[in-house]
Amino acid sequence: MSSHATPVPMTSTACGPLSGVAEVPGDKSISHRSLILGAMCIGETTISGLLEGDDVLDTAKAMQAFGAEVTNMGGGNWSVRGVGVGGFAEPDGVIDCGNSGTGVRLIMGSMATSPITATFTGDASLNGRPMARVTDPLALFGTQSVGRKGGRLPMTIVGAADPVPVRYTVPVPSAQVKSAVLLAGLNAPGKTVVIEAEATRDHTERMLAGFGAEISVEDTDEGRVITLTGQPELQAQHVDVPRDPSSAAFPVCAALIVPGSDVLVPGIGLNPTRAGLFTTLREMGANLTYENERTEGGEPVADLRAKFSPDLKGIEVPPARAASMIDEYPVLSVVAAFAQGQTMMRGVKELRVKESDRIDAMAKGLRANGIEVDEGPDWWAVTGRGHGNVPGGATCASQLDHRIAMSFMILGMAATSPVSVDDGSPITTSFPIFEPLMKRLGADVTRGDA
Ligand SMILES: O=C(O)C1=C[C@@H](OP(=O)(O)O)[C@@H](O)[C@H](O)C1
Ligand SMILES: C=C(OP(=O)(O)O)C(=O)O
Repeated sequence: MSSHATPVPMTSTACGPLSGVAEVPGDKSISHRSLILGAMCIGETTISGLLEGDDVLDTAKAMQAFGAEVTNMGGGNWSVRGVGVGGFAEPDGVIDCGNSGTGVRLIMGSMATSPITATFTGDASLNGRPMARVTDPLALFGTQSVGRKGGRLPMTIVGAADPVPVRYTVPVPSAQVKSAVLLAGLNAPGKTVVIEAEATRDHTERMLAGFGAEISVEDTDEGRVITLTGQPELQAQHVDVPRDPSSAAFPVCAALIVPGSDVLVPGIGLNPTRAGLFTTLREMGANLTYENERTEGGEPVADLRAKFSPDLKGIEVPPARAASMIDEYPVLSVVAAFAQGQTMMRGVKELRVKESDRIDAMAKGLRANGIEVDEGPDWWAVTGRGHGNVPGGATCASQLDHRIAMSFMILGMAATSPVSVDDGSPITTSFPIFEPLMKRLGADVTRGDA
């Protein structure tokens, strides 16, 4: 198991208005995919705006272990000299994906149809997460896997020497599973078909097309049917990674709940498969506007302006929207605490198998800070107390989960008493500049317990 850094307790205390420009880092999903697809091309892929968080850096190391040449050119610019589809070498050592579900699942897919063997591990959080959801469909290609009980890491994957293409209906709404199957399909002859009943983030499909693969997507009664022709020669590209809407969520939500705030978060991708939180916040009465709406690299992009929103109200979040805001429920539950009335979130059982059981982690921490939370296997509900009435005052367990740690830091910015987390170190997996960025806006975030 990979080691975990020394715990870093952090405390957030109510602050004056947040103001200024919050330039959040590059999109984590697109950063992982840029490195992996770059490694599967012949030639040099250049990447600008890569997220230099631990999750993505672990994927960069993994691509090197499989034979690609990955170079940090400085300033968020990276170069990947790929080995081509089917060109991965067998790694000498164990592949450590740290805290990253996306990293391990996509990399397993990308090597699963090459005649090589690799062993994967991660930190205590990742080693507790389910991998059968990926190894089951990979077995259809002819891939073998041996892991711990319950399909957990550490796990060894024996790539299929003579892969066959597959047709697979993804049983859970998961872009990681969909992507693992598509990446495995790259080195299988013929057409691999993946069907998803609910649309999940579509970066893999878009990027595969951008890298020159033959891929089509059709909306049918069964759902989205994605057809990929195997064994293409992927074309090395330049990828300009847009800023991450999942990171933008934190300064946006903080501005909505801290009185007097006015924060601009520029250049955020509003791909409909990612932007569900912003729609939800607007339905709750958030003063959140899109400025300078434009298209960049084929994706809708806008500058988000978030202002203190005195009249937030609880709503029922449509379950059909869950996939488009799956990583944003923890911070949404914090905003819901400052709204009037109940916010009901249904169709969210996937939250229980993230870096932590996110419903459990948030419910425990919110309750300790004076907020009523009800929950069931697939739903939870937060009863808001309105602005000025959220007690705070507790230390919450972040459970090796960056989104939990950051969400409680946002809670402390507007609660009556300071809010602490036992360990903020996981924040570096996705948003390494969270602390200085929030401080520059005016937040009072410090290292140590209250
Ligand atoms: O494909 C991706 O980049 C991701 C997919 C989602 O996970 P699931 O596929 O498990 O829903 C999301 O939670 C994760 O942060 C990133
Ligand atoms: C769920 C997340 O990431 P991953 O699954 O890649 O660990 C996340 O970033 O919120």
